[in-house]
Amino acid sequence: MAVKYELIKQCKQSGARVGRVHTPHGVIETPAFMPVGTQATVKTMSPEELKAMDAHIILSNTYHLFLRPGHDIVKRAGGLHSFMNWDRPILTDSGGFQVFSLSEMRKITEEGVNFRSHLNGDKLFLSPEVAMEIQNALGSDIMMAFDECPPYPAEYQYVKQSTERTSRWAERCLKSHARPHDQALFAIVQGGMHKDLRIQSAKDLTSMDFPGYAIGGLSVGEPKHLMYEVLDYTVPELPATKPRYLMGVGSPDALVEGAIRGVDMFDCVLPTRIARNGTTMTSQGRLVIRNAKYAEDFGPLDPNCTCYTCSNYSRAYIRHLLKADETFGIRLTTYHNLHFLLQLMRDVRQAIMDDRLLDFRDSFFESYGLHNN
Ligand SMILES: COC(=O)c1ccc(CCNc2nc3cc4nc(N)[nH]c(=O)c4cc3[nH]2)cc1
Ligand SMILES: [Zn+2]
Repeated sequence: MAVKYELIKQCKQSGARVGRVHTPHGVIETPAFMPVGTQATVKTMSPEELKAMDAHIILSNTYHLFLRPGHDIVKRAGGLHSFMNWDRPILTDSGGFQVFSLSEMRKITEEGVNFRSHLNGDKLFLSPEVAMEIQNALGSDIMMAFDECPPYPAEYQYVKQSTERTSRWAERCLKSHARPHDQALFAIVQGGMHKDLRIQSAKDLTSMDFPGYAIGGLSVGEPKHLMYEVLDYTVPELPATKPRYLMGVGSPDALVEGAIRGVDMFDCVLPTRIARNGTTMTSQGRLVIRNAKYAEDFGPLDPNCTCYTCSNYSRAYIRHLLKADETFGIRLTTYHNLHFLLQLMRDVRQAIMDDRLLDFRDSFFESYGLHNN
């Protein structure tokens, strides 16, 4: 079997659990954060640096690699692992979400999605079958089913039609799955912010028996409390013996709240994207290093962090690099932000093992400057 979930410990005070996801390219300890490497690179990081911070898995994107350089080139390079020199697990998103967030002129039919490339305007087509062919060529360990992520807000009827089509598309993905022993196909639960549609979507998909389930359609602009509410009634509909992946999440607080609700895997561009404009996540909350007050601050970015950035460079130096538009500055903030979230997940796993996750949440939120919502 391409992916097997091993439950290590169920938290007594919440839905949280520590587990291991076994894949052909290694083990992922969960709850886990996946650094995002959209175009076959986690921006400015080398595979060696990602290993140094102990990232177990990274995410890449079907949509982007389909457009450029083309999945046939990646296939001829030996697949995504050899193309990008990453020998640990890779998860690829299926392209549904990216078509909607990036491309112009799109038309959705039962068959699939017609759209224009956001790069050169070429007329292109994605469908369950094409998305599976692309991910098969990329050779990712975990593939995502081709789905539609409804916008937020959206009419109930639209979400209902779209969610039912996503279930039909999931079945078409299963049918066109070429190498189920080498690659695991995860289904994506939709249903918007509607309990009945979420439960129906989960029932449709779990009846088809996938090796893992993602919760899609969230982190699309809804208030956080609404996302947590959807998780409260959706996660219990998913089998406890399989990984649960919350797509596009997220911020430190959302990772902790998601883990408490039983989510095992997360991904988000947040840490890498905000790093590029000099915003960092520290144990005392967000810190915008470009701020003039750090011009002569010769201490580390985060005094409680042991990462490469915080062990070797000062706030003053990193601020100087960013102000001087020196790429090394972005590398240092990116390294720290990724390490911060990976470390947060290590701390969450340890808190679950010690049966003190809710206390951990309270103290983390207090020091990070978040009020318990
Ligand atoms: C500075 O921070 C940022 O720029 C930034 C940008 C986007 C997000 C949100 C990302 N949210 C999100 N990604 C997603 C990816 C998804 N993929 C599929 N196939 N289906 C989904 O249903 C789906 C939902 C998502 N929601 C979060 C942060
Ligand atoms: Zn650091």
